[in-house]
Amino acid sequence: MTKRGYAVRPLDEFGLIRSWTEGRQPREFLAQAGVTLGIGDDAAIVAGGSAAQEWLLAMDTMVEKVHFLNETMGESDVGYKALSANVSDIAAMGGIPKFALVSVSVPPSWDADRMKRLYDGLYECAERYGVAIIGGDTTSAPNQLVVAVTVIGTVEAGQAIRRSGAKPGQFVFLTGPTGLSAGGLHGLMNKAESLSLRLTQAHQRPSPSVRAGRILLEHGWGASLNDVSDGVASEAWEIAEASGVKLLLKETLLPLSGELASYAHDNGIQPLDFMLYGGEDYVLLGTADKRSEQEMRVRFRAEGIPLFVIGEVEAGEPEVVMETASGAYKPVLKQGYNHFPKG
Ligand SMILES: Nc1ncnc2c1ncn2[C@@H]1O[C@H](COP(=O)(O)OP(=O)(O)O)[C@@H](O)[C@H]1O
Ligand SMILES: Cc1ncc(C[n+]2csc(CCOP(=O)(O)OP(=O)(O)O)c2C)c(N)n1
Ligand SMILES: [Mg+2]
Ligand SMILES: [Mg+2]
Ligand SMILES: [Mg+2]
Repeated sequence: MTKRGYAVRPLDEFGLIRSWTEGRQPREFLAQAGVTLGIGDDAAIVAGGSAAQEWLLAMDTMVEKVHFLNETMGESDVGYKALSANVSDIAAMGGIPKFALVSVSVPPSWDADRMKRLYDGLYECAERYGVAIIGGDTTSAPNQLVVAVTVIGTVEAGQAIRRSGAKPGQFVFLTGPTGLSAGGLHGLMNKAESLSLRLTQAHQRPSPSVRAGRILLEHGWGASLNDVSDGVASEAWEIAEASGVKLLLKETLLPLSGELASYAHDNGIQPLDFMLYGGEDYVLLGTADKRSEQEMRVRFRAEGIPLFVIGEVEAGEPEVVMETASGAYKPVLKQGYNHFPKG
C-alpha cells in the first residue's frame, strides 16, 4: 500500500473533492447566492459587506499524527500554526484576514493545561495578524487531537488574486525561500543535533505572507497567486492547470537558504527535494507581468520582504518544467503532500 504523505499522485486529493462536489449545485444557484468563486482556489470569494468589498472564506485542519507529533510541535505551536495556515490562504488571495472560528476535538491525552497552551499559541498568532477569534466548537475525540479553523477575510471587490491568472510572458516569483519547514520537520523527527532555530521556527511557527499579498493586490501586480502548503511543485502545477499555461522554473534561481544548505550538507540530503516537494512553507508563489518586475523589486526591498524571480510562464499544455544548472530541461513532478495517495 502506498504510504500517506509525499506521493507522486497528489491530484487524487483534489479528484476526491471534485467527485464529492462537482455538478451538485448549478452555477446559477451559486451566482444567485452571491458566490463569486467557489471550490478550487485558496479561499472562496462571496459578496458581502458593501459593494466595494467581498468576503474571503477558507478553512484548514490540523490532525495529530498527520500534521504534528509530540516530538515535532509543542502545544502552543499547534495553535499558532493552525491559525497561520488559514491566514496564509487569505494572503494567497491578496486579502486581509479578519475573523476566525476554531473547532477542537479533544482526546483524553490533551488535558486542560495542554489545551490552554494550544490556545496561548492560537491567540498569539491572532494578535500578530489582527484576527478576531469569534467562536468555534468543542467535542471529545477518541484518540487524536483535531483543530479545524475557518478564517474570514476581506478583499476589494473584483480584485482577489486567483490561481487562474497566469499568462505567457509573465515571470514566476516566490516571496520567500522554501524547504525550511521540511528541513525542520526532518531534523525534529530525527533528533538532529545541528538543527538551526530558523528551520524549527519555519516548521513550528510559519509566517504567512499577508503583507506581500496586499502589496501585490494594491499595485495590481499579482496575476496569479497560491500559498505553498503542499510544496512549490504542487502549487506551481495548480497555477499551470488553473491558468492553462506552462511554468518554466530555473534551478539556479530557486532560493536556497544558508541554514537549509548547511543542514542538508551535514545530513546527506538533497535540499532541492525539500525546496520543491517539502511543503508547509506558507510563502506565496505567483506570476506577474515582466513590465512590473523592476518596480516590484524596489517596493519589496523597501518593505524588507524577499522577492525571488524563479522562472517564467510560457504558452503550452499545462506543465511545470525546470531548467537545470547545466541547461538541461527536466519535468517537475506533480508531486507533493497528498492525504489520499491511493484515492
Ligand atoms: N471536503 C471538502 N468539501 C468541499 N470543498 C473542499 C473540501 N476540501 C477542500 N475543499 C476545497 O477544495 C479546494 C482545495 O483545497 P486545499 O487543497 O485544502 O486548498 P489549500 O491547499 O489552498 O488549503 C479549496 O477551494 C477548498 O475549499
Ligand atoms: C508528523 C508530520 N508528518 C508530516 C508532516 C508534513 N505534512 C503534513 S500535512 C502537509 C501538507 C499541508 O497540509 P494540508 O492539510 O494539505 O494543508 P492544505 O494544503 O490544505 O493547506 C505536510 C507537508 C508534518 N507536518 N508532520
Ligand atoms: Mg492554499
Ligand atoms: Mg486546505
Ligand atoms: Mg494540502
